[in-house]
Amino acid sequence: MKIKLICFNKVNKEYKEVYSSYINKLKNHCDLEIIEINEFDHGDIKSNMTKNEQNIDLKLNDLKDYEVFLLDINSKQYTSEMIANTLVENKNYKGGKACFIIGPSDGFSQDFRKLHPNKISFGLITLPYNLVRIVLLEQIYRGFKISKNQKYHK
Ligand SMILES: C[S@@+](CC[C@H](N)C(=O)[O-])C[C@H]1O[C@@H](n2cnc3c(N)ncnc32)[C@H](O)[C@@H]1O
Repeated sequence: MKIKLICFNKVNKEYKEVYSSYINKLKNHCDLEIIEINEFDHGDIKSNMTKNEQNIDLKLNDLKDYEVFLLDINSKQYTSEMIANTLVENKNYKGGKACFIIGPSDGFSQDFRKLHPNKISFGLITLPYNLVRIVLLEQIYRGFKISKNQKYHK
């Protein structure tokens, strides 16, 4: 299965070890590519959102056959089993291509949210951008372990 993760900026040094460990673990389960965009934050919120979403769209142009999932705090909350099912269903029915998008610091505009019906929330807390990447990679890894019935700590 191919997984793309579109996200903003680089992971800070102090998070790198854990972050890289999940990237390594996922190598046994999928072909993962992390696509990092430099966040535009020199304007007001609206123009920042527009510019950042245009930059996401440029990346999505090359990923037309991918099923897209926005990481969005105020959307449907997912259990780990639901993430596992998302991966299995994607693998069976959509040619095994999923793209997860983590938003910039101001989140996504309403228009962008409407364009992308698949949205995942990890709960109503705001996770900082370094941590949300790690949590997402861990949940994808957990999802593979659940869907393959493999042992993983609870
Ligand atoms: C630092 S947060 C930005 C928060 C922003 N104020 C908002 O309302 O979306 C950066 C990105 O991390 C992701 N994120 C943070 N916490 C999350 C959560 N609990 N569930 C899902 N995604 C989350 C979202 O994609 C968000 O756009």
